Amino acid sequence: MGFIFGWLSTEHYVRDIFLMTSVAAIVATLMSIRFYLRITAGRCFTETKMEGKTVIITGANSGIGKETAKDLAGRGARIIMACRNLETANAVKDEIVKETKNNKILVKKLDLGSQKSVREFAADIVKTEPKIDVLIHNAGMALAFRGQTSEDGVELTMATNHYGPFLLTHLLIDVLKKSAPARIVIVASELYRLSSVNLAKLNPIGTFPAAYLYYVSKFANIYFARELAKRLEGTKVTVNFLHPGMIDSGIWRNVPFPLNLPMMAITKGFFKTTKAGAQTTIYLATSNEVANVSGKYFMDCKEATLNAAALDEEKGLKIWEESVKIVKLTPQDPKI
Ligand SMILES: NC(=O)C1=CN([C@@H]2O[C@H](COP(=O)(O)OP(=O)(O)OC[C@H]3O[C@@H](n4cnc5c(N)ncnc54)[C@H](OP(=O)(O)O)[C@@H]3O)[C@@H](O)[C@H]2O)C=CC1
Ligand SMILES: CC1=C(/C=C/C(C)=C/C=C/C(C)=C/C=O)C(C)(C)CCC1
Repeated sequence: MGFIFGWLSTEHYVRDIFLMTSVAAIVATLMSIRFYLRITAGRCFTETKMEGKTVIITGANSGIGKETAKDLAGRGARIIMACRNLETANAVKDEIVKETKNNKILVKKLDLGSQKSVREFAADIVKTEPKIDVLIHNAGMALAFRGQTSEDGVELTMATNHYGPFLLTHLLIDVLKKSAPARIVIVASELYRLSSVNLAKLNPIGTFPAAYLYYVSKFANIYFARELAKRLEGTKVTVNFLHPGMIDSGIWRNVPFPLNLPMMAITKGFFKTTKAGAQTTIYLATSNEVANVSGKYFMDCKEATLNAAALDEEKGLKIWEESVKIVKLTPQDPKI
């Protein structure tokens, strides 16, 4: 040991080369780890073509949704980008058309935080689309201001991430059944494990911290997906849900200063790219391997396990029944 320290403190060109090589090796190793973490998402890139298929993707103007839309457009699908911000959505549409040479890309207005907007979007689809092959519930938001509600009086994170998709699925279910075999894909999050859905507070206005509600809403996605799959058994409309990985996207854009600084360091440094984050969604939307699989949770394009709380079917049913009331489904609306 003494010999090594002694040698390192001498002035010798061999020592300098040794030190420089060691530093370069450490930097290269760290960069390789970072590169690996950012691009990998299971080895699941499927070749399936999507010509003749119509796919609705919510939140397709940003992050994982944008990469999903681009990939499926590249496979020849007709894409309906369901977005609340038409300006950015149209710019993304132009980019996708230019890159994929597929001009069957439509942008339609959908604000999942507004039941009126969800109903208008669904009515338009029902009127204009004879078939929908895949519905991808991708849109999501985190960190509504504490106490912020939708125009329907529902806590905004839950309104956007759970109640909006719940209502939209009901309103589109007849088209999906008519189009069977059809698929519903729901982007949830593994971080549901940090939360629990409180049955006594399904409209959790004022819950603190606001970030917690993001995890609750992602847990609600899981209960919804499992109960939906049960109700759709035998219809040839499958429902699967996924965790995309920890992805460097816009999802935490509402994090305030100075917390956004460590957040940015972590996401830019170690989270995966949005392209990697889209792979499991793409797999569930396209792969023949899952054509007859329903009600399952996926991560890195492989089936994953859920915790015991997520398997509680009685709780899933109660959340469903309360959600029906919160989104104000009427007897005239399709029933699932
Ligand atoms: N990033 C990650 O590490 C993880 C993400 N997820 C999930 O992935 C999904 C995609 O998010 P990600 O790409 O990361 O984040 P982004 O913020 O980049 O994308 C979210 C998309 O959802 C849209 N959106 C938000 N609110 C609404 C609304 N009210 N109506 C319609 N669209 C809306 C956004 O539109 P706009 O541009 O107008 O805001 C945007 O297009 C989400 O469901 C998220 O929960 C799950 C686990 C991890
Ligand atoms: C570590 C750490 C933070 C970062 C948390 C991150 C980066 C969470 C990402 C979660 C995702 C992407 C969930 C997807 O469903 C904070 C909050 C800034 C506080 C300081 C400590």
